[in-house]
Amino acid sequence: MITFEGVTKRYGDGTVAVDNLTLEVPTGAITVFVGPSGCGKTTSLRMINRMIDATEGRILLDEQDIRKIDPPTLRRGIGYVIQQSGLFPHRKIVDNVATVPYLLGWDKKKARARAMELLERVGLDPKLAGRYPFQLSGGQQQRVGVARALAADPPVLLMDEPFSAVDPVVRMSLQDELLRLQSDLRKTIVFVTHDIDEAIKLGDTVAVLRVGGHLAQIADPPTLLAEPADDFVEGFLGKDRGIRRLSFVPARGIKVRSEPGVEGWSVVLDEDDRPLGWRADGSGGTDGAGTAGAGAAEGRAVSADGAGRGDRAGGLHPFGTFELEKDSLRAALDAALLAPSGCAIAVDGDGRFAGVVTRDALDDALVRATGVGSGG
Ligand SMILES: Nc1ncnc2c1ncn2[C@@H]1O[C@H](COP(=O)(O)OP(=O)(O)OP(=O)(O)O)[C@@H](O)[C@H]1O
Repeated sequence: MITFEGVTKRYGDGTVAVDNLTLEVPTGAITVFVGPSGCGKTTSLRMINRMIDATEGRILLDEQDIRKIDPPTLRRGIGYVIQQSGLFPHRKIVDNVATVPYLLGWDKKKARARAMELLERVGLDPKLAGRYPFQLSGGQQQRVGVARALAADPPVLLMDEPFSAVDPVVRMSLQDELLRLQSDLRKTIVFVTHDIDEAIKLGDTVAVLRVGGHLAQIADPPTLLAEPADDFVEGFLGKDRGIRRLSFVPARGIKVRSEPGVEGWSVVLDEDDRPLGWRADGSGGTDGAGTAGAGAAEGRAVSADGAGRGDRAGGLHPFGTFELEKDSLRAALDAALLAPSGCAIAVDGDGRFAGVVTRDALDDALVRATGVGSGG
């Protein structure tokens, strides 16, 4: 646990970058500092590894005042990842990743073996190990930066806008990778970003800062979306709070009907019970795919995300599915909105038909999730 107790940072020119910050960063979870430019995010982060020292207040790492730990010792237990990766340009990738193990005096073979293991762990082809940073894409460099920070297995990881310099698609995959890694590693991570969507996606806890270095609100993402503390936080969260909140409500428990159809529409399944699409009742069906349990489909292309392209010519309409045990209510709503029947198709972990969610069932689930009209 990292604790900020009334921490203030005043720079030499009088700028108050952080003002009386008090908060807790729980062990083994991701805490995100988010806020507009100049609100003191980076200053707050760098005070944790003493790249910057606080003017007032205390920061405790597992109940020990960090001012009592000399900076090199402190930093040995704290990985640090920055924007643009900060790799050494004249060192090969493997040696960049092995930087800290080398500093700690590991023998070269062991340090390199650790580096290779980490490259694989962050999703990089080990063949890249012999290259120099300029021979890698921006996204690959960021992965190397993460691998380097993890090399000595520090319990704490500080990440300062690590994914800001890459395009949105790469950024999303880096975020997913971080979450995957974290579900394994359970590090104490402090992550700085100015992007509220990134904060909400990654944070177990999100601290919203405002200019002047004030803490505006600290909460888990669903609470933040449901109950922003003030107009500033509400404005910073942006639009569609209600819909975004549904991402945190599990679809599990929603009422499903086991018949593969609703009035006027049938779900067409392949022989393994995987949905192929919706067909309007009475529209025939010329493609050989049967409805509900009739089997005998020749197997139609269905995209990896479960959203079929549909085939109106063959009588099949586009559809969306959601995974009953894993997806959110937002995914269920999305599946319903994509379907011509207005109903969502639920599938199990193997993509097999698990039921149909009618609009009424969806409505009930939404009422339960939001509390509106639930009668208390
Ligand atoms: N060395 C310094 N001397 C004086 N003022 C500084 C110094 N470093 C930062 N500041 C000021 O402190 C405030 C907070 O800066 P900081 O970099 O912590 O903000 P930030 O939220 O990380 O911003 P950004 O998102 O733009 O990186 C800003 O007003 C900044 O100009």
